[in-house]
Amino acid sequence: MSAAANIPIIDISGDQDAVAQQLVDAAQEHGFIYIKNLGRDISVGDIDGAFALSKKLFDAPLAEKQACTIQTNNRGWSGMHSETLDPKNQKVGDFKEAFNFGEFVNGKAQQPLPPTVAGDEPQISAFADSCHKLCRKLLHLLGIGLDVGDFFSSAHSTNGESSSILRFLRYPPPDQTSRSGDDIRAGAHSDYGSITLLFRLKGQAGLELQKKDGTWAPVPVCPPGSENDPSPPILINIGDLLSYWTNGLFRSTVHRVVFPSDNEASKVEGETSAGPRYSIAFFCHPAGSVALEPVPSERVKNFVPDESAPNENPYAERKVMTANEHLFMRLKASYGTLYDEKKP
Ligand SMILES: O=C(O)CCC(=O)C(=O)O
Ligand SMILES: [Fe+2]
Repeated sequence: MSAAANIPIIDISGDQDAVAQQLVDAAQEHGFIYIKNLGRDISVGDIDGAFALSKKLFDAPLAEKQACTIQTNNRGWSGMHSETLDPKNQKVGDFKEAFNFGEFVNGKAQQPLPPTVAGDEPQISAFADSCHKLCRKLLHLLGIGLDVGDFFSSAHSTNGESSSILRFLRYPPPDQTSRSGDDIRAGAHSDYGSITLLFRLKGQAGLELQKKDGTWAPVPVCPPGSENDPSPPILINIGDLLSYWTNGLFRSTVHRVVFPSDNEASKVEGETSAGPRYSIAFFCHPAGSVALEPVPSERVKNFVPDESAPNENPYAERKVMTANEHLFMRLKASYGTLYDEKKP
């Protein structure tokens, strides 16, 4: 059995003050949190439906996807090897394809959609809305836990203007697609937004997080205790912005998606990396002009970073900037040429 990351599973329907404390503790200790999924916040049917739409979209003719190629607004389709999440270490881009949906306005996408899924726009928009609502609930609870009231949640009260992204991801089957030793499904990175929701499918291995000591631990889809739930827990992770706002108290933990390995320590019982892998992420972003200054919380003020721990996140450097400036810096590093080409 593997040394899986010891992330707590939290039932957010419990006593709200207690839940808020548990969330803050997990955000500080792990930067990752499992939310017990009883279908209350997002129904199991809606999650299954989103995965079915993701498969439909990726199965669409290549020309339809290419016509929606990702733009500098971070919306659209990115093909194999086009995004490099760990540009300092990767020789080739990520072994995956992805489709980014920006915020919908009145149920309408503000970007081209492949005709194959155009009729599904209401369902995709509703799913993005449910994700945004759940993120705001979590942000509200994190604010309560830090004693800063509704600061985080209000910063995310956006109306079609934030950089929040609903992202469908498909990782091709490793043995049916040619690859070299340099390939990785998703390079090591921290997330660029405030908070990320991640939906995965039972049995599909690959996600790993970097522990404080610098070693990697697998993040099981169904951790012990969730086996009998109607759907795997929703995995939450803290992004760079919450780390800035809390002066490093909350960890924007580095993670990656790997191929099958021979290393027993990285295996999770009941999971395999053999087939294609699908995941769905929702990256929640605040209004772009929000400044990333530390919030006035006693717990943040009293936090002393562990200087002896390896600095696992190269972006954890604390500088005041706005949410949009930070996002642009990260996107430029991952899609270098796209952003260079568009320079005036
Ligand atoms: O596919 C996954 O499990 C993780 C994807 C991820 O970390 C990302 O897109 O930021
Ligand atoms: Fe990520």
